[in-house]
Amino acid sequence: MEKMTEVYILGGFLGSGKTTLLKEIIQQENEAGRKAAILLNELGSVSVESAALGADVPFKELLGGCICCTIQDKLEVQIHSLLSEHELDAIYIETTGAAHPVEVLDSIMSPLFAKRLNYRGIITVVDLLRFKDRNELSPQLRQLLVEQVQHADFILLNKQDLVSDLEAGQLVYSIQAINPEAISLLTTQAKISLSSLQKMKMNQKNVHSQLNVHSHLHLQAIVHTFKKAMDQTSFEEWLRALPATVYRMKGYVSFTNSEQPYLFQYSYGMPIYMNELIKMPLNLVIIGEKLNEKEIRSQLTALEEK
Ligand SMILES: Nc1nc2c(ncn2[C@@H]2O[C@H](COP(=O)(O)OP(=O)(O)OP(=O)(O)O)[C@@H](O)[C@H]2O)c(=O)[nH]1
Repeated sequence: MEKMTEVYILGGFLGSGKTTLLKEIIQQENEAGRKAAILLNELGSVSVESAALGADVPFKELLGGCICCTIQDKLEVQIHSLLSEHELDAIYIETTGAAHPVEVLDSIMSPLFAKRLNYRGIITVVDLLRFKDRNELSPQLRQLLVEQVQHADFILLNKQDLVSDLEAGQLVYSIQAINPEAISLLTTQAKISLSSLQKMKMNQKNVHSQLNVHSHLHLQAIVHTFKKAMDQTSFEEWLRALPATVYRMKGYVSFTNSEQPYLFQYSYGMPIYMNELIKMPLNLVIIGEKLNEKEIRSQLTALEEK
């Protein structure tokens, strides 16, 4: 079996400490003998980012040559080439503050290689000082700050040195009120241990079992591989019954009434089929929230058995 590459999406406000965190992570990845790559998905400020990363730590050396500066629509291509050129343990994708995580996950998880990716979640870096003074921001920026916290699986409450202990306590409380499921950690200079990041999905499972909830609470990507063709009518009945928290699907599907497989896309309830001339692996990527993975898998398997 091919090696699975962990994928982390890294977000946070301008100047919150994302580059500082990346340096920290890459150093620890190197020390652990793991190979990691960074994708900077920053429009316009690519050179600034690279320069910042390279200021005291040589960026190229750190990354073993895997530097990719990209914009969002090229993400899929970049990941594909990274995966074909390197045996990677992890890919960290730094996003622009404004990029919606669903869009980012959607551009990462191509049905062609999604099976090789182990999507681990969203890390959000929060500048505590900025968060404390968030009422001074415009309503749009304040909303963005709150949304970044809401979508996170792991939150670094960074720049602890700039607030008092009492303020830090209050800010932890407010941030956890916005997102109680995420792991949140107070940091200075984005100092965290790699192992705490790697545990993030595991920890969430603990939360779920305590609450006795069998679905994930955050953005997920499920990859299902069909073994054979299905009945199209039954597949469409399944689509209609899906919860609204399935945001995107894409992949290759094959129906019993047609020789050719289809490239299938689904976005907010709208399915689109396109004829696919080449025989592709029948991988279907499902992106959504609060999905019951076990149930979805067994429904898809049942569709094939029909
Ligand atoms: N006082 C203080 N400064 C910090 C801390 N973490 C990062 N900084 C500083 O904050 C500034 C911004 O940090 P970066 O890591 O470049 O932040 P970023 O999110 O990558 O910034 P953009 O790429 O502009 O969005 C730098 O000058 C850092 O040295 C911290 O914990 N405390």
